[in-house]
Order: sequence, then structure tokens, then C-alpha cells
Amino acid sequence: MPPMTDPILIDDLTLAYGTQRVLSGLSLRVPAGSITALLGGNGAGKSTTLSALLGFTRAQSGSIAVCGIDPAADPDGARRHIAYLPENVALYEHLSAVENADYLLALSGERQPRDAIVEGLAAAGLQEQAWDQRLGGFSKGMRQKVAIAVALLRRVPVLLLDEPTSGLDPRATADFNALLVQVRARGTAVLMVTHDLLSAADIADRIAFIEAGRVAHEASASGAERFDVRALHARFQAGGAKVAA
Ligand SMILES: Nc1ncnc2c1ncn2[C@@H]1O[C@H](COP(=O)(O)OP(=O)(O)OP(=O)(O)O)[C@@H](O)[C@H]1O
Repeated sequence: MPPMTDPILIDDLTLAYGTQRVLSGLSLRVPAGSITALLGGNGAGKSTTLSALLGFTRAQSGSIAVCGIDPAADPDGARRHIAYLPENVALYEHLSAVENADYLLALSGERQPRDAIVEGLAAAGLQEQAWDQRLGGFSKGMRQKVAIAVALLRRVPVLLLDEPTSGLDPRATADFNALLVQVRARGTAVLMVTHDLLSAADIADRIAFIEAGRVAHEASASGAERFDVRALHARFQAGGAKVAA
């Protein structure tokens, strides 16, 4: 059997928008069944890194692979392995939670029966009475649950999240983090862009900080370099890693 490669592998990536260089030698890997939090100041290049993994933005040099596929060469192939939650999840207001999930799964060619959909919504923590309600009245936390249910139902090996807990209250943040822990237990490689150092320290296996276009520091949840949130906060405060309440 060929050796398993990490679902997310980025090596020495350099990427510029016109003359503005954003990434300068960024390397990052996210193994299966693990959560990596990507932190850094505003404009550090966190969302750009996600965009490169999704094949929306092309790097000038270095290599990038999603389950062994180069997203620049084969964006559709890479995206088949990815569930992506942008900061503001785009769902359909006039459709119910079940209808949204049904439609989004159909779009990705992975239609599933209602029983499976409601099971996914329940697993994501959405209350039964909300399953057939239109999304118009949903809170951001409830919308996140619908979106993550779709991601769970797709059973893809890679989950990309862009500031998923921004705007969530502490309870909804805790619920969301608990869900991510379940996703990790299924073997998914999770890459989460966030400014929320406390959440990152709570659930991530690794925290990577981007500075000057590269990962300037990585901290691990285990071993000698175990997270010291105060030290990380002090060190990276200037770089914009905020500690959320
Ligand atoms: N499509 C684009 N075209 C031109 N410049 C862009 C584009 N997208 C991002 N940029 C610029 O690239 C830099 C990095 O942006 P990016 O969104 O990756 O940062 P970020 O680390 O996610 O920031 P934030 O924490 O504020 O969301 C910024 O200076 C931004 O203005």
C-alpha cells in the first residue's frame, strides 16, 4: 500500500496579488484526524491560504496539495475532498434547514434521503423543531449548525473553516467547538482560521501563527511545547491574535 499523505500539505508557498506579496514561503501540514488553528494579524494571509487550498487563488511557487491533488491544476478534484465554511455561511433564507441541506448536497452531487439529513442536523445539535423551519429567523449559531451538518453529511476528509466562531456567544462557541471535536474523531483534517486564541487552545492539536507571509511559530497541544495561552497571547498580541471572552 502507498504511504498515507497528510490531507493538507503546503510547502514553501509564495503567493502575490499583483505586486503585493502575501505569502512568502508558507509551509503547513494538517494530518487526518486533527485540528490546526491558523492565527495571525489582519491581512496576514490566513484567508488567502484557504483560497489557495480551494483553488481560487494561484501561488507563484511552492507546492500545495489536498489529498494529493494540486488545487491549482485540478480545483474541482481538490474541492470534492473539501467542506468549506466561510465566515458568513451562504444559505437560502426562504428554505428550511432540511431543504437547505438537501439542496446543497444535491449541488455537490451527494444527495441523501431525509432520514440521513435530519440525522445530520441532529448530530450538529440543531433542535428538532427547527428542522423544517425557514432559515429567516435562525441565529448565526443555528446557521452554522446547518452548514456543519452538510459538511458532516458529505463525509469529506478535509474541513476548512474561516473564523467560524466570530459573532457566536460563548455557549454557541462551546457547542461549535464540541462539534469540531466530533468531526476530528471521524478522521477529518480540520484547518480553522481564527482570531480566537482561547478556542484554538481549547480544541486544536496545533496552533500555527502566520507572520510576514509564513508560519512563524507553531505550538502543539501535547509534549514539551504544550499551549501556554498567556505566553502565546503576549507573544502574538502585536500580530493581532486576540483572546476572545
Ligand atoms: N482577491 C484579492 N485581491 C487583491 N488583494 C487581496 C485579495 N484578497 C486578499 N487580498 C489582500 O491580501 C492580504 C491578505 O488578505 P487575507 O484576507 O488573506 O488576510 P487574513 O489574514 O485572512 O486577514 P483578516 O484577519 O483580516 O481576515 C490583505 O492585504 C488583503 O487586502
